Amino acid sequence: MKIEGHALEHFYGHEQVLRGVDVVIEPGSFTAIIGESGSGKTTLLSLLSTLLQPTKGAVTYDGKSLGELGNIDRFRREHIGFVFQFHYLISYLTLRENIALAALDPSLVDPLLGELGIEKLARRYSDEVSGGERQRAAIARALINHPSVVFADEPTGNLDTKNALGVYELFKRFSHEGTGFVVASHDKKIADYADIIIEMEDGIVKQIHK
Ligand SMILES: Nc1ncnc2c1ncn2[C@@H]1O[C@H](COP(=O)(O)OP(=O)(O)OP(=O)(O)O)[C@@H](O)[C@H]1O
Repeated sequence: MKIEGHALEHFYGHEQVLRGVDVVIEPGSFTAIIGESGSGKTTLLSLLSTLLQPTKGAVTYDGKSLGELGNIDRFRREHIGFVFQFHYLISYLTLRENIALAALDPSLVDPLLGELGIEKLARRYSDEVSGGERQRAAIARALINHPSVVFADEPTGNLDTKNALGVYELFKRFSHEGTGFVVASHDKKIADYADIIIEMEDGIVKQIHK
């Protein structure tokens, strides 16, 4: 799915935090949004991922505006995956049950756990595995329904360098198989893995590196 942001402006109250942003997210690409704290990364990611409506401008999905997509819950469920800094796994369910809960086709859960290298941990609870393993489970949950695109906000914010690089490797691998990733991050190392880097500064796109 091609996602385009057109002349995006966003205000929180009177404070303008995006000042005219044009971006194109190509289908199946791994796009990183980087920049200093407060530059507008999370706001831009939220606008592109349907979680927030722009004050001005529009986001389109294969040329359609949000209003033309039909039922928004269904659109999100069928096309979008989300990963956040915190995993948001349910602590009373095992990793496998957390992923199965989100799955439209439960028979896909075990193969995906294998692909992500956490099949041996499937029956453990989230407080019985490492931070990197928990985040892999959260990524599995985001991927389980084969979304067109996964949006991730600081997905490695709680991870050490080794685990963070492992997460970028995963995104790169799945993007080669056709899933798009749009990832907001403080971490400049993500640039070694992403296809496109959108660098934000003070509410505008400073530069786009390919
Ligand atoms: N809900 C909100 N209400 C008011 N101001 C907000 C809100 N969310 C963000 N802001 C402000 O908007 C600006 C951009 O925030 P945003 O979270 O998009 O930046 P960021 O680049 O993701 O920052 P960080 O890397 O620290 O997460 C900041 O000045 C922030 O204080």
